[in-house]
Amino acid sequence: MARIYRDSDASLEPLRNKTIAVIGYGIQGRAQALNLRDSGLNVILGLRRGGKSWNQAMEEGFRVYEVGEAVAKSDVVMVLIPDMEQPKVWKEQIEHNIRPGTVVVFAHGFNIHYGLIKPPPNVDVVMVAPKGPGRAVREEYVAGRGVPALVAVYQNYSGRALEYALAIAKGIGATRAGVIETTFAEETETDLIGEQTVLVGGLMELIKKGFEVLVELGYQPEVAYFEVLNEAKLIMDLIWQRGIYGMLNGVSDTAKYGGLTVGPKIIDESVKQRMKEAAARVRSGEFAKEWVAEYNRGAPTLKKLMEGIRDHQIERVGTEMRKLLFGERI
Ligand SMILES: NC(=O)C1=CN([C@@H]2O[C@H](COP(=O)(O)OP(=O)(O)OC[C@H]3O[C@@H](n4cnc5c(N)ncnc54)[C@H](O)[C@@H]3O)[C@@H](O)[C@H]2O)C=CC1
Ligand SMILES: CC(=O)[C@](C)(O)C(=O)O
Ligand SMILES: [Mg+2]
Ligand SMILES: [Mg+2]
Repeated sequence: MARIYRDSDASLEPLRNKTIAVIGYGIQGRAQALNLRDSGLNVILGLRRGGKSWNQAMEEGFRVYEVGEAVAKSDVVMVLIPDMEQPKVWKEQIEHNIRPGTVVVFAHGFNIHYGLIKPPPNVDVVMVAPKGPGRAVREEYVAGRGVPALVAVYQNYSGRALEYALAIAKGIGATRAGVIETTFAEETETDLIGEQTVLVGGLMELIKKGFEVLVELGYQPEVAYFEVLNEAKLIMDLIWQRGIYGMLNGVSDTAKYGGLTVGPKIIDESVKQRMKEAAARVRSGEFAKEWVAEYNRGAPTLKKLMEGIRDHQIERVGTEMRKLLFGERI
């Protein structure tokens, strides 16, 4: 069993008299900057002057600098901009401003693992990777809880790299939930495989296709929405809280029997084969090459696929239903 680091295994001391520059104020950047500041740490931001995030960060009380200036002023640099933007920003604004002994922190190992960023030898390079979306990282922290995270050390110039990584993990609230030490390779590959085959890709397709089947059979789209999307969240909550067996004990015997006998016919062994094919593309670097090429072309395929989801009936029905159910709350 992997060792789980908890609050008592980590200390904020290594960060107490340090300046932490969070580069990027997006999904992870904003959540982590707010949490670190609420943990009593000295946080500045490195952003693009005049960008949307610049004003928001100012309004939320942070000292905001252009990326290079923030890096030059800091002891810890947290690279929380989109993966595909990192190599360019690293080359143009981070690499020549970074001071010897700086602790460089990534939230995903993509660019280090695939060799797209090569850090200088005189810095620590670590990872603190939340296992959850930025919104949850902030909401759980505010609620006094945390989102679990993975930590890894790629380069240990100071001899204290793991201490710094655990301190950052504590500062964002992750040690309240639990932190496991891994490697950049393991985090990168499991994160990509997981988000493609289960978390984002797999789940999205299952819900979309389940909705389409019910609507094509003539049922009301709103009923289909309740069944496959609204209730999916509630079932996932049960799995999250009690595990799969616990979830089964939280649903009717009818659902247990139907689910246990039909489920394996819907998601059969052939799915595992296709998951392994996707995993092979991640592990060989083929997916990374494809994604870098796509991004450098302006991400036309991504834009087209996003439009397809935006225009899907489940989104039209869902938007109306969420307004009815939750108002403008979410
Ligand atoms: N989205 C998530 O919940 C998770 C993300 N991660 C990792 O966290 C890192 C950050 O990802 P996200 O927060 O999703 O990114 P994001 O897409 O939300 O980042 C957008 C922000 O980055 C900044 N930015 C973008 N391009 C820039 C540039 N060229 N120069 C300066 N600033 C720029 C802007 O402030 C913008 O608001 C990535 O490595 C990602 O893989 C890890 C775990 C979960
Ligand atoms: C939220 C998260 O963990 C993901 C799916 O890996 C990501 O946003 O890259
Ligand atoms: Mg992830
Ligand atoms: Mg990811």
